Amino acid sequence: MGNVLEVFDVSKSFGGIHALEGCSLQVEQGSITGLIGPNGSGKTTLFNAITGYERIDAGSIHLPGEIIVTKDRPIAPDKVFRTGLGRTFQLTRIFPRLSVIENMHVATQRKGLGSFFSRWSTGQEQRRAVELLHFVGLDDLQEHLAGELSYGQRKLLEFALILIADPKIILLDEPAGGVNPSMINHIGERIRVLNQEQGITFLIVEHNMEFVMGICDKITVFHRGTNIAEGSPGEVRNNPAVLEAYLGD
Ligand SMILES: Nc1ncnc2c1ncn2[C@@H]1O[C@H](COP(=O)(O)OP(=O)(O)OP(=O)(O)O)[C@@H](O)[C@H]1O
Repeated sequence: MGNVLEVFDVSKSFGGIHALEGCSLQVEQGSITGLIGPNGSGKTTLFNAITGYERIDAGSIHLPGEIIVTKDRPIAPDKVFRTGLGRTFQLTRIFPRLSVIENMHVATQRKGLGSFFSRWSTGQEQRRAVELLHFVGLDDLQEHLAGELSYGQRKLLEFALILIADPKIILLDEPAGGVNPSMINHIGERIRVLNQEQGITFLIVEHNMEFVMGICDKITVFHRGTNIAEGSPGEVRNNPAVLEAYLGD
């Protein structure tokens, strides 16, 4: 299958800091692709560039729908979202003072399906929201305030929130970070189901090696703003340049 997302020679600096320096990445349709690298290697900056939160200084990003993003042709996050690319953040972005189901309502409204100030405009939307909460395992907590959820449960809620938009590609920023082991297994299993049953493509940034090696088909390794290795989990694990990057940092 072809690639649904491609990054060619992308650079991005913040003042004198070269966060990305000529990095490239390919994400094959239907894959679960991992993006790993030591702290500060540029992974989140690349996520921000792909999703329109940061402008790039050089190179190009090829999004679904034949959209090509360059320095002179930036893209706004909502436009990226409309190409079918959903994203979670390292620190979750939910509304803590709203209930779980109210958060789902807001996300439905964002997708342009209903109005935030109205009640659910159709029973079908509400059923879908409940169905997604059931899928991630939060249906019993619908009326709880999102701010009262555990960290792992917040990640599951954020997962349900992006699923409302029926994304074709999901970028996950540290889905296992700060989450207890049984919740990590649950999150991993949900990712697999979405990948296998709905063909959703995943790009995952993650420091938990056991998780990333266990779930990904292919892994790209970043070091100091560029890709230094890629391959299957086995290939990457045994690559001396990868070991050196981690040990050196
Ligand atoms: N908005 C910003 N302003 C200044 N420097 C930044 C900014 N965002 C990132 N950086 C710097 O760019 C470099 C890459 O950071 P980035 O967060 O992309 O790395 P990372 O691989 O995601 O790290 P981690 O694994 O720790 O999350 C770092 O040196 C970081 O301090």
